[in-house]
Amino acid sequence: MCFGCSERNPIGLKLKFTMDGDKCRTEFVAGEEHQGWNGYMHGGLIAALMDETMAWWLWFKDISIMTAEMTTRYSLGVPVNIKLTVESWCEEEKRDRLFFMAARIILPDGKVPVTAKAKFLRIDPEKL
Ligand SMILES: CCCCCCCCCCCC(=O)SCCNC(=O)CCNC(=O)[C@H](O)C(C)(C)COP(=O)(O)OP(=O)(O)OC[C@H]1O[C@@H](n2cnc3c(N)ncnc32)[C@H](O)[C@@H]1OP(=O)(O)O
Repeated sequence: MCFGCSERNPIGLKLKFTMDGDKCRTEFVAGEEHQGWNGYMHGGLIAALMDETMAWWLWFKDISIMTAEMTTRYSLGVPVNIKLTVESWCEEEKRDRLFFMAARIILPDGKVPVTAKAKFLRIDPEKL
């Protein structure tokens, strides 16, 4: 019951993903239950949105992974109650094992309040 994408997780984000060319995308509207400061989405949940979107880029390619490292740059607050677009892509791959991923959040006016970079390591799906 994944917190990011399961339809059955009662407190999950219930994200749905699409692949468009080399980008994986999802949309999300944060509510007041997702706030940190009043009116703005909690930073940890923003990171979860981006982590999940990068993981799904790899899932779409049948690659089983774990997040090994992630850096998030918060440049602007992310308001609640507006549609956020989250997109991810792969920047580099090493030895078919280590994947350098990137993600960003886009506001309806085109501003990019948050970007992330992460390293994902391939794992044995039997161990999931
Ligand atoms: C139906 C759809 C559902 C879809 C459901 C989608 C769910 C998605 C969930 C979102 C993703 C997550 O949040 S995942 C949850 C958060 N992440 C985790 O809990 C991960 C916890 N960490 C681990 O389990 C482990 O450390 C792993 C699996 C990441 C790696 O362990 P390992 O496989 O034993 O690998 P290890 O020997 O340590 O390292 C292998 C090689 O990689 C290198 N390496 C290790 N870490 C790094 C690193 N950060 N940066 C560079 N290189 C690294 C090592 O030096 C080594 O190099 P060399 O010696 O080979 O040269």
